[in-house]
This record gives sequence, C-alpha cells and structure tokens, in this order.
Amino acid sequence: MTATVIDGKAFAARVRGQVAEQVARLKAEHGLVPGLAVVLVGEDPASQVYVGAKGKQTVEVGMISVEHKLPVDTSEADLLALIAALNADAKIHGILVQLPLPSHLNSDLVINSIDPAKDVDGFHISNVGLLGTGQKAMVPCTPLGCLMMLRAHLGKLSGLNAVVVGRSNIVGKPMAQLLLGESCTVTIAHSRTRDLAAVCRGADILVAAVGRPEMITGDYVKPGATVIDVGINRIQRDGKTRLVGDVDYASAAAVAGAITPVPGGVGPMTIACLLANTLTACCRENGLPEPVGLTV
Ligand SMILES: Nc1nc2c(c(=O)[nH]1)N[C@@H](CN(C=O)c1ccc(C(=O)N[C@@H](CCC(=O)O)C(=O)O)cc1)CN2
Repeated sequence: MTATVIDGKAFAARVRGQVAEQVARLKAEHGLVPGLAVVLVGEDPASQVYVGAKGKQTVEVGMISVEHKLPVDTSEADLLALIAALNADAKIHGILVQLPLPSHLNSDLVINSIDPAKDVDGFHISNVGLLGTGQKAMVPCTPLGCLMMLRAHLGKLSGLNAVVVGRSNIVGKPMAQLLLGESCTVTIAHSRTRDLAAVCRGADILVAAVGRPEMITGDYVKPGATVIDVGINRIQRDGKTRLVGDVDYASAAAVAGAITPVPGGVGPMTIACLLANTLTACCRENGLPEPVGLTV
C-alpha cells in the first residue's frame, strides 16, 4: 500500500482563505478588525522564524498584528506587566507568548496571566479545563489543525481507535481530548508504555507527538491507518541539516492509508489555526456568531 499524502500546506492555505473571507465580512458588516499580539522573549532562532511567519500571515488575512520582542533577560514582572496591558487593550483579541520561554521565567504563571478569552493558544488552565469537560474553549492550535485534517480525510471519526503517542500539555493531552470529543476510543501512549509498537498497531488513527526523530516506523502502523506526524526535529544527515518528523516517513507510508509529511503537514496548520482562533476570539468578544468551519 502507498499512503495518500495529506497536504497540510495546501490545507492551511484554504483555512487562511476562509479566515480572510470572514475577517473581510466582519470589517464590512461590523467595522471590526481582529488583532493578534505575539510576544517573543529572547532570540531562539526557530522561535524567531515562527513569530515572523505568524506576523506576516496575520497581516495577509486582514487582521492587526502587534509584535513585542523582548530581551532574553526580561524579568517576570516586566513580562506580566506587558500581558496585563494587552489584556486591557480593546484592539487586541488574541495574545500569544511564544514557547519555550527562557528558563528563568515560569511558563505556567505567564500563560495563566493571559485573559482566557484572549488565550488563542488555548494553554490557559481555564481553557484546558473547558476542553477537558467538553465545553466551549479556545482549542490549542496544533491539535485543532490535526483534527481538521482528520475530519476532512476520514469524515466521521466516531468509534475509531486512536492512539496518541506523547502526553505533552500543548499537543498530546489536548489531542486526546479532541478525539474523545469525536467519540474515538483513545489511548495516550508514551515513553513508558509497554510494547508501544503493538499498542500503535491497534490504531485506526495514529498521532505521533513524542519528540523523537523518526521513532515511529512502519511496524508500528496498522495497514490502512491514518498517521498524523506532529514532530519537528532537525537532524544531521549526509552532512546536511534536515527536518524530520517523529514518524519514519518511508516505512510508515508503505503501510498507512494516509499520512502527513514533515515538512508541509501539521506545521503550517498550527499558524492557520492560530489565525482562526483569533477570529473566533474576536467574534466571541463581540457577541457575534462563531466563524463557520473554523472551530470544534
Ligand atoms: N505559544 C506557542 N509556542 C509554540 C507553539 C505554539 O503553538 N504556541 N508551537 C511550536 C512552534 N510553532 C508555532 O509556534 C510552529 C512550528 C512549526 C511550524 C511550521 O510551519 N513548520 C514547518 C517547517 C518550518 C521549519 O522549517 O522549521 C512545517 O512543518 O512544514 C509552524 C509553527 C512551539 N512553540
């Protein structure tokens, strides 16, 4: 079997198109322009690239983009003061603090200082609790993007066996909650799971978010399964730096029914869903209907 490639880059372009259309309507009918503030502390090269892409794409869909680039030695008090100002700013509907933060800053404290209604990353403890109890939440962007691609590829997910490999707060746990919400039978597996390959081979939907380059090989995959690769790992191969996922693409694609590539799979959907969440936050703030097709 050769798997269908789920093209996240093309999918993300379609989502951005839908966001742009709905932003234009919001402007024309209500005089509203959604605003997104992104805060970057320090100079991590990958984070700089992601923040740059977020700013550019925010402007492209017609929203207001505000970037705050702070020095690596920014104090917690200064960062919290900036977030308090953004919480109070009526032009800003979404606030995102790029992760990881420098180690002297307490990420939980910082994230939980964001107004939950403006928490477009869905990382605030209130949004985590709302999602976990099946209530309307801001949904973390990467799992939301995975779910959109799964729905588009498989249609109804109800009754399918889903295995999520990885238990992080930003991907593994919310992904499992979303799949439960779709009535999948969900297993969260991780580094201590016994016979991980056998557990994964029971999956109709296999989501790899383990952070280990090419760990999930073809013998972890049930024939015909849908494989979603969340990993983004830079490795050295043949004297060059390469970007690979948590899935060994060649061996997994030979067994799977469908698979997301790296690059060009889940990654681009993360930013597209951030834009969708910012639009959702603006609509909710103003008591307007939720954007069509862009929320769970
Ligand atoms: N506050 C947040 N911090 C981080 C998040 C997040 O969702 N919120 N996620 C990641 C980084 N990230 C967005 O911030 C992100 C990662 C990857 C991509 C992407 O498009 N990747 C491309 C490859 C790009 C490359 O060469 O590196 C792809 O997979 O095709 C977008 C966004 C951690 N921090």
